Amino acid sequence: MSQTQYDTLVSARWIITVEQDGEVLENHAIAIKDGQIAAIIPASQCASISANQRLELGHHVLMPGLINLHGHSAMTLLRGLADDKALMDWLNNHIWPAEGKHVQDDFVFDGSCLAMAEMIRGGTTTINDMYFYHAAMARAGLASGMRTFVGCSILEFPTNYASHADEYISKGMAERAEFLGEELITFTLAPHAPYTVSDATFRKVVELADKQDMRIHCHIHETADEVNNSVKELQQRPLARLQQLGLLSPRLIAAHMVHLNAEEIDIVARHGVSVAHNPASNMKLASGIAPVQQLLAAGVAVGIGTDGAASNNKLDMMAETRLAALLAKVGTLDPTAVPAATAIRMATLNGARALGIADKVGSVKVGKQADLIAIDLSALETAPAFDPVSHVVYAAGREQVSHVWVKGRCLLDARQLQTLDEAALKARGEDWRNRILAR
Ligand SMILES: CSC[C@H]1O[C@@H](n2cnc3c(O)ncnc32)[C@H](O)[C@@H]1O
Ligand SMILES: [Zn+2]
Repeated sequence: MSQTQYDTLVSARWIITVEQDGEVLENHAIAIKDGQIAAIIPASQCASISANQRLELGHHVLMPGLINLHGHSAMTLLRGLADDKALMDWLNNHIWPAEGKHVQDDFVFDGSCLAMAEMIRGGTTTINDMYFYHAAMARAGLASGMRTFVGCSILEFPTNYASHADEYISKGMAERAEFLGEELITFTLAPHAPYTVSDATFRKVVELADKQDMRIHCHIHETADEVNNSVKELQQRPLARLQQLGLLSPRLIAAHMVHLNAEEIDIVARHGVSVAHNPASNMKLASGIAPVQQLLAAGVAVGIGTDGAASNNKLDMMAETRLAALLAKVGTLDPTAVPAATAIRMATLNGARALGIADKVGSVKVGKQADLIAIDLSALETAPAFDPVSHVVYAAGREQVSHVWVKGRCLLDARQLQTLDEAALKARGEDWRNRILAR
């Protein structure tokens, strides 16, 4: 019988599988073939394994790639432009005017490539995005090799991209058609928020999502003002309105969900809605603390997102995962809330569940695609290493991410980007800084 020839064999000191909470395999290897995890093998049996490439990561954790469940990648080019503001002041008086002046196709491509480089260097393998000029975002996804969910933004008011809701939808769907054969590119429908989208448009979104089998990605209950204004103007909380409009279903990824009562948590769970938790953005805009522990207890798939670089200001999923674990404890005054293994599950498998790709990625399992990262724990800052699960969440930083693979393709090798040109990205960023300052 002929022996299997694997593409890559990566052995590591520890593998965090995320199959069982806190499961760690010591001194094992992952064999990758045709982009898939083909075998998980004890290191002691690796000598007889044939592989085109072998990598021995003696001080590292291998684990599933991080899934950024809510972002606006191109906003890297607006990073640090308006800090220390409340959401509506930030949007109305700073971000939307800046977007009106600058956002177009090349802004989105350059900003998204910059974001993807940052995310890859921080161990993120999948981004669930929403912005404008979706073909540019998808091209950035193809250039970087990241698994990319492109949200077709929908608003009622005009922007550079489109002038009314129907135009946002038709342009977005036309751009989606260009990328239908691309396995790593998936389009979603992204109505911006209950306060910027009408009932009629939400109904169209639900119908289209059902017809085309698409996810829906929307900012919901981000601030107390959003909820209070809706009650004042419509005598209804936004979530109740969205429920009436048919939006609540397993298709929906609700970003933020900071202000929820017990009844709403139950409704979210019963409808199979997923939640993208954005701890840094919620803290920086002083939006509040999302009831993550209660959502998880109700069975909701809560993943983790960075939001955009203009409200975070990092696209650092390791930092975000740490914050998710810490903020849950402060929010509930319970130190057992969101333990490290749960935080890792949120940043990986829960994100995959939300996106409908948990059969493909999100954990280390034979047959899944090889979306994997390696984190080097040999640094002084992570010595000694008793428990890699604890270290990944509480002690390690993104600078310790050494390798990243998406579908078996190496995007980061010993901290070197393999698909994107770091110097060129920095130069383009500097160009945009000059252009933005000049207007
Ligand atoms: C239509 S999606 C892009 C749109 O959303 C804006 N945005 C970025 N972050 C947030 C946030 O936290 N809440 C609401 N809207 C946000 C972004 O500037 C784009 O205009
Ligand atoms: Zn957002």
